[in-house]
Amino acid sequence: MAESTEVRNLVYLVTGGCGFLGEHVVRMLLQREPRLSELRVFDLHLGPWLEELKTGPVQVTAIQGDVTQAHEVAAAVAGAHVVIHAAGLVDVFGRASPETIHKVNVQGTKNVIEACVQTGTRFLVYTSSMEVVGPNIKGHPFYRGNEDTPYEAVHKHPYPCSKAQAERLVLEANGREVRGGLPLVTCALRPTGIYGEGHQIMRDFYHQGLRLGGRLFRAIPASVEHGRVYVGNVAWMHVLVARELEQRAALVGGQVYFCYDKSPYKSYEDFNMEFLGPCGLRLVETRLLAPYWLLMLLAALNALLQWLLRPLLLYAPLLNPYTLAVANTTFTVSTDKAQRHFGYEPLFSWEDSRTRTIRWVQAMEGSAQ
Ligand SMILES: NC(=O)C1=CN([C@@H]2O[C@H](COP(=O)(O)OP(=O)(O)OC[C@H]3O[C@@H](n4cnc5c(N)ncnc54)[C@H](O)[C@@H]3O)[C@@H](O)[C@H]2O)C=CC1
Ligand SMILES: C[C@@H](CO)CCC[C@@H](C)[C@H]1CC[C@H]2[C@@H]3[C@H](O)CC4=CC(=O)CC[C@]4(C)[C@H]3CC[C@]12C
Repeated sequence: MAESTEVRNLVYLVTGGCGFLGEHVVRMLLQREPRLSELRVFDLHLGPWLEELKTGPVQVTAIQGDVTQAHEVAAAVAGAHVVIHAAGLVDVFGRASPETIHKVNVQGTKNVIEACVQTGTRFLVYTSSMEVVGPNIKGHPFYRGNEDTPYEAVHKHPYPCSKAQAERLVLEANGREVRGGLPLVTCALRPTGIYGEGHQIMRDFYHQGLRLGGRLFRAIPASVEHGRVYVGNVAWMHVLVARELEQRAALVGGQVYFCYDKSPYKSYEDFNMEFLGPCGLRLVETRLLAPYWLLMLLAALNALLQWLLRPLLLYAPLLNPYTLAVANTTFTVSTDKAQRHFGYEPLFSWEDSRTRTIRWVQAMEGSAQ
């Protein structure tokens, strides 16, 4: 951690600052960015927890706003030194329409870029996703790949399509002249599946397990590896790269970085059991009971039901053809690019990340313990 005697003169804006990742970024900035004077937290829905942050040495400004509204974004960005753009519509379950996903993720990102250009903000960090690369719809494995690994990225689903488009916009904006004549410096971070305190899908699996009498049923072969990264380390990577964008603009500007740490390579379900197991759930092997073709059939049935029921209600289960394909295709990263470019080392060990996540699950209401 840098010296606490440093002058506090920097203004940061975090869009999506009340989301799962955003909250960790906000808290991490307050803990680990000693030059911070004001932290603007911009979100469609503000969290009540923001209030408790307003008593420290940093001015925390909560801004209820919508990234699709250019004027709201411009007002929030004006005067900020750094923008961390984490707001996004994370939907692979068919809850939102493709148009809405595009509007929030692509138009929202355009608005952030234009606001930086118009107001003279020079540093922009974009929270992208592994999904801009894959897994692709052909089911090709991406095994311990890095940022330079060739891979046929084929996007059909609205979410990865939107993240890929937004990421491209951010990278293309690197070097654009902002108000005042200096160049914009941008980069994109690509987390794999994030886990940790506040992870909604982990919460869903936990409650599903409780409803099923403490059991979850294996649907994905244990041999399929799915990349995961602890939310605290993803937040730390954002804070670090934001700090280094000015000093290392030539190296970091226009670059993409996978988010990684020491979390083990496992299947999606086996990884979840690292936390859900100690909280009283067990994973029941069902390969003979539920062969892959049956899961595909169930996933297709869910998609059909979603479509049929749409006029009446929103039916959006976790299992659909897209989520099944993602969970069933190996996608893991092995890279040190962030370490080489801006000195990133995970702040939280695997043991620490695991313990924190287990404690959070245990603290949930209705624990199976
Ligand atoms: N959860 C994951 O495993 C991964 C997430 N990501 C990316 O990380 C970012 C954060 O994701 P999460 O924290 O998981 O999602 P989240 O849904 O918890 O957080 C997103 C936040 O953005 C806000 N938001 C949504 N629409 C908005 C709008 N129109 N205007 C202003 N704010 C808006 C939401 O209110 C929410 O607080 C997203 O950009 C997502 O694409 C990337 C890789 C993996
Ligand atoms: C087949 C089911 C039986 O248990 C399991 C279904 C699990 C899925 C809901 C998840 C499997 C992989 C997840 C995605 C992955 O981690 C990559 C992601 C990156 C993002 O940017 C957003 C979230 C997500 C798409 C994530 C969503 C949930 C899964 C599909």
